[in-house]
Amino acid sequence: MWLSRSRPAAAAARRALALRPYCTRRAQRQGLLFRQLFEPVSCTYTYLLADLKTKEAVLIDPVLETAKRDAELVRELGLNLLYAANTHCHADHITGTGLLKTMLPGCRSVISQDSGALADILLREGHALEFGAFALETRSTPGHTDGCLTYVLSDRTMAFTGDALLIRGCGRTDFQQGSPETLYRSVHEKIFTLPGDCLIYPAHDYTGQTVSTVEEERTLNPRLTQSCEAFVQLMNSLNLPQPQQIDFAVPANLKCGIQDAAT
Ligand SMILES: N[C@@H](CCC(=O)N[C@@H](CCS)C(=O)NCC(=O)O)C(=O)O
Ligand SMILES: [Fe+2]
Repeated sequence: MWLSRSRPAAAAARRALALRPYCTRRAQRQGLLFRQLFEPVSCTYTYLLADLKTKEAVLIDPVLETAKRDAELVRELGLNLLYAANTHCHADHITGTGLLKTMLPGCRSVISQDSGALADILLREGHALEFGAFALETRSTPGHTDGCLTYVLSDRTMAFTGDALLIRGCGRTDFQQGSPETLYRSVHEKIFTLPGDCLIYPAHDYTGQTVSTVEEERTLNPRLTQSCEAFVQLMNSLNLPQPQQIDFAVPANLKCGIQDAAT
């Protein structure tokens, strides 16, 4: 749990907090508003990106419980939320995309076509979500689930990896069509081929870290620096408990968080 972290984890959290304003300032200089938001029960990160000039905005991986907070922030900042986008059909929490659509009319829900979920926009490899002068390009990174997408900012300075690549970890592969071989290929071919200084923003962190880089993960990730064979063996022997919300989160997320309507 994030709140009961060990001493090295606390030091890592302090380093990450020191880095965060830097990332935010760097983005601002390019005319991009960037916020990393946190939901503490499922330890999920939600990301808000917006073009400071046109005010067009995107939310990545909003959570039901914090959707109201996110909608208020969008309103306060005078933003026009075009998309509420999911990296995948989450197993551990209900997405906020359905509720955000009702709170911010005009906002459209987004997920990959391969997820099998309903949404206003179904993306595939090489598609782009445009907001003002910016765009998030999609890379298909299956393995944690069939439909996992990584969203890459078009200048390749930031990648939102969902659960495909976590900081010094990766998504589990023991449910929802998970496959360690597929995940290994996805990360090596679609994420580790990005520029080394590209910032990695995952959907979760359980140790207090907030951001990494491609180079750091390519060289330091304890799972993905191994051979594919060793990785498969490790992933197949994790024996993690099931996420507590899986039985109701997955059916709800297959409808993008809306229980009684089409999307
Ligand atoms: N304890 C949490 C679930 C934790 C978990 O299983 N996380 C997933 C990501 C969300 S689907 C995961 O892939 N973890 C990788 C790992 O190595 O821990 C809960 O009950 O919600
Ligand atoms: Fe997940």
